[in-house]
Amino acid sequence: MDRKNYPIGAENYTLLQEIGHGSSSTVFRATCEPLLETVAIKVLDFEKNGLDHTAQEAQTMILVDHPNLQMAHCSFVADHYLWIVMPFMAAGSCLHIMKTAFPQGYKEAVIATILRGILRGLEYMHHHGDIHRDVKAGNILVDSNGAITLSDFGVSASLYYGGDRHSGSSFRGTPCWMAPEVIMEQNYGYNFKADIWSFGITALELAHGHAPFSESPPSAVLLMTLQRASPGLDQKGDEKFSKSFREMIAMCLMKDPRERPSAQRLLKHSFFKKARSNDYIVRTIVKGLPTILYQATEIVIREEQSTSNISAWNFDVEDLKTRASQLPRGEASTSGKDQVVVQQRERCEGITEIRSASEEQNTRTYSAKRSAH
Ligand SMILES: Nc1ncnc2c1ncn2[C@@H]1O[C@H](COP(=O)(O)OP(=O)(O)OP(=O)(O)O)[C@@H](O)[C@H]1O
Repeated sequence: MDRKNYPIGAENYTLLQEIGHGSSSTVFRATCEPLLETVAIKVLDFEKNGLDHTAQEAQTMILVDHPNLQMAHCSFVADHYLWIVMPFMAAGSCLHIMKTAFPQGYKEAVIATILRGILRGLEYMHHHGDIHRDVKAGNILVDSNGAITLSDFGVSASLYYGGDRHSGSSFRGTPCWMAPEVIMEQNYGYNFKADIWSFGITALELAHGHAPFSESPPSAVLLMTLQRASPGLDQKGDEKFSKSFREMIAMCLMKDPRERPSAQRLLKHSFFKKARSNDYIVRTIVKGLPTILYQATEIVIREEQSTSNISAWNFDVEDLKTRASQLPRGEASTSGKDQVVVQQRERCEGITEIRSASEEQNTRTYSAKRSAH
């Protein structure tokens, strides 16, 4: 891969436009002046995110070397901020593109092409002992050549750091995409198979235009993930999708993580034979996007945020877990239980956070398992 020398220091970059922001950062389109090149710069606030956590995200991005993982050119400190300089992914995230141009979801060959890229990236991460922990359409980026990358390693768990990226004893994720064992914090299963669950939910998100339960508040989503049968391609209109797509999703969404395939095994599934080239992605989804995609999608995102007020979990996780642990495993809920669930007021959309005292223990268990191999 071409590794040019990108200059260190804010004075070498001109910030042009805000193109995205998450719970921990703001991302800008920018020009690298000495190289006359357009780049994306993620600016993270140390005070908000913690120095170690912030630096580790940058280090992971600089270390990764896979075409389907978002790499960083360089990173440096400016004032109280860490700047991570990355290749600019001109078409934005799959979520942005979907909201702008494909609100009902993508067609199957597009989904197969996107997902094969992401699965290759996950196979690389898992092989190197990393769990991504936040796989979703909003973290899949597309460039003007149709290249697909998985981004945002802000919450990944890495064995480069002894398996514990988050000494603050917290883990983050987004409820609709969270695996049952992550919600329940079952030590035996909180490993790379959690990414396979999120991958299956992402497949449904790309097919329907939204993740399952996305209209429900976060605590309801978590309970429904635990209580109900796994979601699948069984909605009205899903007849257009193939049997192999349906099967592939069902394999990812096995409640017991031990029954889910590894990324390596899943890549051999017949569904991925439908995947096409980067050019196909350019022809079908990149070409024809509004040139002001970012402005348009910014408006969509801002509108969602103004109606959802979702900066953090605002319910009792321990209470939720207690209630969930009293439920029979794998049993679908009754409508009565569902009514109780939907009475809660929290919203699902957006980035949320669980603080958990046992996360450290979980990542250590994972680390011990890996080193035993
Ligand atoms: N390299 C890039 N090129 C173009 N757009 C990007 C790039 N990196 C990020 N973005 C945009 O910025 C948004 C936020 O980026 P990212 O998810 O990395 O931030 P975050 O603060 O870690 O978010 P989260 O709240 O999920 O933790 C993305 O959804 C995407 O739209």
